[in-house]
Amino acid sequence: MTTSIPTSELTQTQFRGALTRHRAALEHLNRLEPELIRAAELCIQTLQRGGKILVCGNGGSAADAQHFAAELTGHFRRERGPLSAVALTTDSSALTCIGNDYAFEDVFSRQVTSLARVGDTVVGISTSGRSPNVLRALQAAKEAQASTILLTGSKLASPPARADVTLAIAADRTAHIQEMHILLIHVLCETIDDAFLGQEEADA
Ligand SMILES: O=C(CO)[C@@H](O)[C@H](O)[C@H](O)[C@H](O)COP(=O)(O)O
Ligand SMILES: [Zn+2]
Repeated sequence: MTTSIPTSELTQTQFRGALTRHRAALEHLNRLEPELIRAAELCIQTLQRGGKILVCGNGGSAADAQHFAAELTGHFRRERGPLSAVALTTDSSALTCIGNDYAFEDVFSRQVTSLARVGDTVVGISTSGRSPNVLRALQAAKEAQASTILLTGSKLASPPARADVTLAIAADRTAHIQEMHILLIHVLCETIDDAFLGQEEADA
């Protein structure tokens, strides 16, 4: 089978574009550092006190939610015991029951209300910052006295003030924001591992 897409176009345009974006994002991520540290502290406090992290998002962000939860219940880079985390995107029975019998806007919030306890942390991932099911999940978390973290982008002039910590990537295209979200998630995982295992002397 032949393709009409010239590979040089892919590598030149897409890869270079990604590198330029990532460099720009790096500048911006430096400014996000205080929020990132605060987000890591919330996750670490929750886990050290025996609480759990609940994560939700739609589409690619649902995959990110699962990815984050699996890094904690399974492992990230170094060997350690399992940490408590649940992706609210994976139980098709709960999602279809709540979506069908109540509303799609409630698919995460109802799970948060049933699972979240005081001191847990709920992480919502929404590149637009507008997905009602994610925003309702953060609201439900507040009602349960759980901490809240929102990973978003800069599509909204001011992201909804519904989270204790908002990590907003300075980009407006969903895919580009997602590329940075997974970087943030991996930095969070590394910081959480350091808290449980001690910091490594040099990066392996
Ligand atoms: O992965 C992508 C696009 O890159 C899509 O699946 C995307 O996640 C979906 O359109 C989501 O529904 C977008 O939701 P949100 O990020 O605005 O909350
Ligand atoms: Zn995507």
